[in-house]
Amino acid sequence: IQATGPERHFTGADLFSLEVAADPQISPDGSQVAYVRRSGDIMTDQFRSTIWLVDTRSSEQTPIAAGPGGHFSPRWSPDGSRLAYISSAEGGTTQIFVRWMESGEAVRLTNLPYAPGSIAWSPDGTRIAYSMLIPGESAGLGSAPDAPEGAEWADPLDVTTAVGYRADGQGYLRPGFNQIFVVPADGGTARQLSFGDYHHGGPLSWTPDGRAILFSGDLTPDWEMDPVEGEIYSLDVTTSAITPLTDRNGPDVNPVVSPDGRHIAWLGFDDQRRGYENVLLHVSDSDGSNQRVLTGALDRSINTAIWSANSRAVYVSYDDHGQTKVARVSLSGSITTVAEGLNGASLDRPYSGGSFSVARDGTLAITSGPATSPADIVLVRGSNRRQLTHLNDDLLGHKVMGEVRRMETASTFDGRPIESWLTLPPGHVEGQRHPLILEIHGGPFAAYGPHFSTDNQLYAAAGYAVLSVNPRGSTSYGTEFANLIHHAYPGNDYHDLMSAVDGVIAAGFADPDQLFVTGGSGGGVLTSWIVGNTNRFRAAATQKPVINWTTQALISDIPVFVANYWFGALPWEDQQSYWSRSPLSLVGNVETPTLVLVGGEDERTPVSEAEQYYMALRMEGVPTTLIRVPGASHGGLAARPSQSAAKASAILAWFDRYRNAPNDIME
Ligand SMILES: CSCC[C@H](NC(C)=O)C(=O)N[C@@H](C)C(=O)N[C@@H](CO)C(=O)O
Repeated sequence: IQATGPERHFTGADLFSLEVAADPQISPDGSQVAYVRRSGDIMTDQFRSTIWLVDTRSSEQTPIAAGPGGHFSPRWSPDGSRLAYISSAEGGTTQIFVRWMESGEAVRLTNLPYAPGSIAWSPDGTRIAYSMLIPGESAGLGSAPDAPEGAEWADPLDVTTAVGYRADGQGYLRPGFNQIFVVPADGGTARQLSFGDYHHGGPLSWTPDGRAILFSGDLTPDWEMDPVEGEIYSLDVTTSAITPLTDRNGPDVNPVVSPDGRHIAWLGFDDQRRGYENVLLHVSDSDGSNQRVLTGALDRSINTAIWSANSRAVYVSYDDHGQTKVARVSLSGSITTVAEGLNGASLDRPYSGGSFSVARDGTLAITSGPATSPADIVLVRGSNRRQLTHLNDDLLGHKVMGEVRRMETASTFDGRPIESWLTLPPGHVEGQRHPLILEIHGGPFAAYGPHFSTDNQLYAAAGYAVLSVNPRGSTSYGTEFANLIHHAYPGNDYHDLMSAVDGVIAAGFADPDQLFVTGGSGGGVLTSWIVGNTNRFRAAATQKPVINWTTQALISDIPVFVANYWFGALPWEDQQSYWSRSPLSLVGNVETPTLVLVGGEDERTPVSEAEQYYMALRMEGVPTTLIRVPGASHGGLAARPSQSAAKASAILAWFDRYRNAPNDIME
């Protein structure tokens, strides 16, 4: 059929035209913002990262690194005359580049064998510190016979003794440790500063005299079995001597030295082996003494900390009711919100997030945008906000997007307010009821909010209303609300989700006979849990779920964390809890047609979780289909635009099959 006009609704093909702004770095004088622009590319089926500069007065944009390859992590030199970044512009391994802003000349600074990260300028602008993984030896055991000359034999045995031998997005890890290096900022030889069989983690922060670099890590022999632990260390740039600055039981990470060198700020908490803790902003004197918490009264988790130029306050970002905000925290602990409405770079689902930076005069560059468009760069000066980029106006300005409305319902379990956001089909008319998709977030300690989501917009364009709920356990509502699911997940969150659905039905938006449910990861757990508890949904799609906590605790890339923090016992010590909280325990109840979908390279909730559920549903005679997304990790399930669009299309095709089925088929 010939199209008779432009397509006004959001389509899967539109994913290739989306762009999103990330990692905004405002220059020290506030005149320019360097940022990462991620753009869909239909020929490579990827989101490509380039670096652009936007003038804060004229909004004029200049490309900094936009040619072949990927370009990211722009970082201003302290005087703003140069910009360092990481790039694969010359092919092969990513390298550190520096651009001299006045001349516009950019040079490759390094010739590294492995990818650098966590780049940090020394305060005098003469050196750049970075971290890099240095491969170690595989644990050997026995040997193969000697191969004859010219023979082509199989790869040698892969022998490991590591606990963390796999990681989502990386697969099976090669042995090695993250080390810290320094390279002259005008070219020269890089020098390794840290050594030993421990990870020395970024971000890195120099002391103002350039003599030491602060980093975090766990340099104790037990580090592998304690995935949460971390301390702040000071590394002497001349002697490589390491001095610990913190020593409590709990993570101490992200150290930042104040510009005057008198204080250190960092993030962390006392480890109580609970599923969730607020990450708190700490400060101490420069030698680690006089440690104190500055955000204890906020009851929110701190994501990022950046010192003000006068060293009197720390700018932090935190999530509150699904929204990401920036606050200025003074050394006396007073907290003033200075920016709201940040948006992150995740495109497929409406997770809260976002990033920011601060100029010398306190001007902020943030990533922000409405729920109907991906994040742009916004400048915030006091109460003035100015949008500097409009990356998607060319595409979305010509589309009718699904409107997003905030909802709130009391949970039938205990009356607690449960917040959610409803995406309505474009062209919604007041009083009209729609088929409803309940779309559940993962984590489970994470939060949805009024943020752009390609999944939700594609479902809405197909005529569904989509409900994004923050049930108990969600972050951004404080420690008590999050820990309502401590050692009890899944559980009463079920009632919160069903209450939110009933709230939308009561408000007249949803057709009670046309309910559908989906969700990814922790949201896949709850999707499978829901169909094990009720037949109210016509069809379900469980994405990258955990189905059996015993196998999850042994096969995923977070085994010790799952066992110690989400259960408090090993699977064979408390099989009753592991089994009764596994959706597999309820599979005998399931009658809802349930699609099962997983990334083929998922190491977080491994493919075998989805496969167990698919086979169990088949054995029970429940209508099901298994979809594997080739090459996709857990975090990268929607990384390729074609797969993201095809995934939403498959879920819609599954739901449409049962949406249009006569009622007697459903009974
Ligand atoms: C120490 S890792 C804690 C688990 C981790 N949590 C978050 C917030 O990412 C995680 O990966 N959980 C997965 C089981 C999960 O539900 N992931 C979510 C959120 O990232 C997803 O949608 O993929």
